[in-house]
Amino acid sequence: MSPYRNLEEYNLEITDEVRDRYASIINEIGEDVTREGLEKTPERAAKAMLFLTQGYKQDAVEILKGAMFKESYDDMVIIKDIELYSLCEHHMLPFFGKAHVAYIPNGHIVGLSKIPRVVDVFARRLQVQERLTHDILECINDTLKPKGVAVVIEAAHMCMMMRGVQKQNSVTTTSGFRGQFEKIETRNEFLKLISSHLS
Ligand SMILES: Nc1nc2c(ncn2[C@@H]2O[C@H](COP(=O)(O)OP(=O)(O)OP(=O)(O)O)[C@@H](O)[C@H]2O)c(=O)[nH]1
Ligand SMILES: [Zn+2]
Repeated sequence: MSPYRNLEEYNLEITDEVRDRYASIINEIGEDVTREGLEKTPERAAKAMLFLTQGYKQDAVEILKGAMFKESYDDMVIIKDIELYSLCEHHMLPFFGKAHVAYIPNGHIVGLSKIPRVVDVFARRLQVQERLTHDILECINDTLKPKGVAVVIEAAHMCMMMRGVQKQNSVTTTSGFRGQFEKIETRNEFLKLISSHLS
C-alpha cells in the first residue's frame, strides 16, 4: 500500500490558473497539449505540484503540540531513516533521501509519528537542504523544548543528476545540533546509533 494518502484527504484544490499555466508550458516546449496523452496533463501536473508543496498550508507546531505527553523518560529518542522528498528552490526539481532525528526529553515526549509528519511539512515546500534541516531542528527545539535535538539529512539532488553537473552518486549531508547534542559525546552517540544497522 502506498505510504501516501490521496489528494482528496488533504482537501487540496487546484486553480484553473495553475492548470492553464502548465498547459502553456507544455505548448511552449513544442508539444501539443490537446493530443490524447497530454489532454489531462496540465491538471495532473497542477495536482502533483499542489501535493508536493502542501507543507505551506500545514502547521508543524500544531502537529507537535497535539501529541505531547508528560513523561519522565530522559534518554535519547531517535527516529532514523525517515524518507523525505522535497523540491529544490533553485530548479524546482526533487531532492530526496533520509532524515534522522533525535531528541532528549525534558519532561515531555511526543507521539513518534509526529516527527516524520514535521519532516514532511517542511520538506513539502520549495527548499534548500540546509534550511530544511534547520526548519525541522528549530521547530522541535522551540515547541517540545527538549534537553537536546539533532537532525541529520542525507539527500540526492536531481538538479545535480539529471542536468547541470550530472553527478549520479553524490550525496549531500547536512546536520544541526542543539542543547546536549552540542556536546561531542552525545553527538557521537547519536551519529553512531544512526549509522548502526541494529539500532
Ligand atoms: N546549498 C544548496 N545548494 C543547492 C541546493 N539545491 C540546489 N542547489 C544548488 O543551487 C545552485 C544554483 O546555482 P546557479 O549557478 O544559480 O544555477 P545553475 O546555473 O543552474 O547551476 P548548476 O546546477 O551548476 O548548473 C547550484 O549550485 C545547485 O547545485 C540545496 O539544497 N542547497
Ligand atoms: Zn536545484
